[in-house]
Amino acid sequence: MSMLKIKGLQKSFGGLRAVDGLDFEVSRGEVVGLLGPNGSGKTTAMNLISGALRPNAGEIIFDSHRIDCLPPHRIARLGVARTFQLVKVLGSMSCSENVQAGMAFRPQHAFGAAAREEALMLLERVGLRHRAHVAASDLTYIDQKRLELARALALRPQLLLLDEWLAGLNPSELREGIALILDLRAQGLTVVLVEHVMDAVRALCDRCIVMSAGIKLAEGKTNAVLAREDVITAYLGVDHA
Ligand SMILES: Nc1ncnc2c1ncn2[C@@H]1O[C@H](COP(=O)(O)OP(=O)(O)OP(=O)(O)O)[C@@H](O)[C@H]1O
Repeated sequence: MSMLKIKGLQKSFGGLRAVDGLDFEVSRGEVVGLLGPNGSGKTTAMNLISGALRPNAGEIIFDSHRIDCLPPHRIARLGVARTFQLVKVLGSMSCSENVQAGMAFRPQHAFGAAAREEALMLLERVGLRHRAHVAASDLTYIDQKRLELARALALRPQLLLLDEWLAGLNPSELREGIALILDLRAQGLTVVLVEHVMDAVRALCDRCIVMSAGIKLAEGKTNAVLAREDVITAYLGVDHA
């Protein structure tokens, strides 16, 4: 039984079809990579799933709810959390407050000491406990990404959407980041991740969907998909040989 079903999804910006009839499904507990060259429509697809954008056509069904017509906060409340390609933290608030803000979007709010305690636990999980009282704007970019993940987890999501969460990490941070996502996977979280770091895709994703110019070019087991000639050509161009 699929947790997420996407059928005939379409989104245009003026004359440009950024997502053009996309279909795919994600089962509970899977980690699925959404891949493709720059401009192929991956972030637009993530924005459609999280409700930041409304599709022109198609359906998105999450856990048997039709969500393509819902605003982002209602989708969040159903259990869909996300991080952003360009990090969006609440700069003047502390790390702890940022994480507590995430709790406000779940059905069971936490308040006061319980919320602060839970925030510390989540910050610990992403390696930021020691920075709990620092303003988010004072963090490095990478630490802001960690904070965004802690805020997303504060929602206690069933489905986590990660938009290039591992981009820009150095090799040891990348190893830690992959281990963190593997840990989430081991706990049964369902994840869709947009990622250009192929070592991470191979380490994390059971399956991949590859987009090109808004359409689904390929779908299947990660190693098989990444070995396909048409996928390599889409990434590297026709002269790659
Ligand atoms: N708000 C917008 N208004 C106009 N065009 C947009 C908008 N958002 C995205 N696009 C265009 O839609 C296409 C798909 O963009 P999108 O960001 O979804 O691609 P992507 O696969 O995520 O790329 P990248 O890997 O570079 O992040 C691109 O041509 C982009 O310029």
